[in-house]
Amino acid sequence: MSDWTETYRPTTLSEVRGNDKARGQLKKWADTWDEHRKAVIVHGSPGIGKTSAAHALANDMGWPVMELNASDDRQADVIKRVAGEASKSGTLTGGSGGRRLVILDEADNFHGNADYGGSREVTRVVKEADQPVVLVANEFYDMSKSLRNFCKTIEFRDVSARSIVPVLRDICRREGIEFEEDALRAIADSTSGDLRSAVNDLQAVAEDSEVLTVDDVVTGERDQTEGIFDFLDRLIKEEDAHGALQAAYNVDETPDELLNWVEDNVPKDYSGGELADAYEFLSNADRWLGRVRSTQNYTFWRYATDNIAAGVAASRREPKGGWTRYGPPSYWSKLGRTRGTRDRRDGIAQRIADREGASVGTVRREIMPFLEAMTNLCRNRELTVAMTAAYDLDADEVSFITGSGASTNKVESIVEDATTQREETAVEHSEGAFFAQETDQSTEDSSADTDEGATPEGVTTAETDDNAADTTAKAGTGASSNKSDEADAVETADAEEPAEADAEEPAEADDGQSGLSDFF
Ligand SMILES: Nc1ncnc2c1ncn2[C@@H]1O[C@H](COP(=O)(O)OP(=O)(O)OP(=O)(O)O)[C@@H](O)[C@H]1O
Repeated sequence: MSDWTETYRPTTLSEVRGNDKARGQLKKWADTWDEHRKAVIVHGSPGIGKTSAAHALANDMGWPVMELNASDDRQADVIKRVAGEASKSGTLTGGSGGRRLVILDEADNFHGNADYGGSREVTRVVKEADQPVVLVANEFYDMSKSLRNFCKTIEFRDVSARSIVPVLRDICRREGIEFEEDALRAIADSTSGDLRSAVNDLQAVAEDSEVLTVDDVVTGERDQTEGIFDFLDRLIKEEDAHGALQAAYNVDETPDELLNWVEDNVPKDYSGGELADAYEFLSNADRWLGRVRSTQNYTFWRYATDNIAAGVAASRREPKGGWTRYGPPSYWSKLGRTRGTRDRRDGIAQRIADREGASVGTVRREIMPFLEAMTNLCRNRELTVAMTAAYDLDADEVSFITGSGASTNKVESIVEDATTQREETAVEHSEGAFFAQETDQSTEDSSADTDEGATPEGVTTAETDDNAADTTAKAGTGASSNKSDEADAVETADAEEPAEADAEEPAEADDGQSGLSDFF
């Protein structure tokens, strides 16, 4: 299923609907760039065409685009490398006269503690840029004052329902869908100025029907609260995209929780390509949820729900039947539920991300579950010490990763050993990534029940980052980019995971699968 918001993304400024004045300003900014040489901030609500306008402008001007997205990687050096290089080099000519357009998406997200370097670096890059730069942002005032003062500013306004209807009409025509004009109007009215939502809604309602009527368009009021298990059943087995979206609105869970439930249960019924597609949507949803967390802008919840519900339902290729034993989200997902644990998890994830050169999302989704499996299933004290040393974890953090409950003497002794190990190895191997070094040892040792296994020396032998992904896939956490591998990997994880447990600490709960606390 292709995503209509992508398929029908405007390619020239004249196809961007609404915001005539802003579009004119943007074009003028580009035409006169040689005279003023300033960057421009394009800001406004989500889903109204800001990013599309920037790309369309580049297209109209014949300028190649260099794009950087805050949520993908906020590290200062990456910004420096990518944007700095793009904005300074004039080597890519190809009809553009050496110009390139640098687009910094989510420019209001380069802030806060972890991103301080990022924010400062963005300002510096923007000031020194030798090429036109467009900064796209939702919240104008979330950007630093010096950045704001330095740039020109163009505000995009919400797109009126009157301007949304023709976009929907055009898509229906191109998709060969008959429609009642009132149905389009109803969609446009219910999405209050957000054109991306309108297109998503249209796709959810219309994709499988040839005639779109106003009755098809339900505005998503919560009529009754649906149980989560019924919802999973409907989502995974029965509903089309539209039905799934409606069902999602009726479930009394936040999108964060829904994501956890769906993520953990969908591999029980989906496999192969459909599972890979479903995960693609879930990972989009996760990205939107990340944006909610960093911006506190809850409008993005909608997009997360679109992906979780409509996306997962639309990924289904084979009919599903029978009864499936769905379970609550696994240990890891559950831990993500409360604010305190989420903060702790994200704190650890950030540190691992810095160390491994991976994004926080990848760490949370792929590396941390692997570390849990490694320290828990492998029951290898030395690996746990090595991990603790590598990421400089404290006792609470070790307990968090290993799932061994409150801080105990045993955990503390691990932290002590790790401190010693850190001191001993600090000089020789100060910045090596732990994860990449670890791989073959931990895989080989994964069935070991004893303390013997990988040695600390093994842990400090540097290898490439690719190995980390390999091992993660082998360990069944789905890091592989190969789709069928991914599906296999997930099944393995499922089989290994004793996570049906309702207990807060399933690591200690099930089938003789004892947690680290038993082992220590
Ligand atoms: N003004 C518009 N004209 C035509 N299509 C639009 C417009 N606004 C949004 N869309 C549709 O919505 C999609 C998302 O738009 P876009 O990414 O440009 O929004 P945005 O304002 O940059 O949102 P965000 O701030 O969330 O990144 C586009 O691919 C396009 O399909």
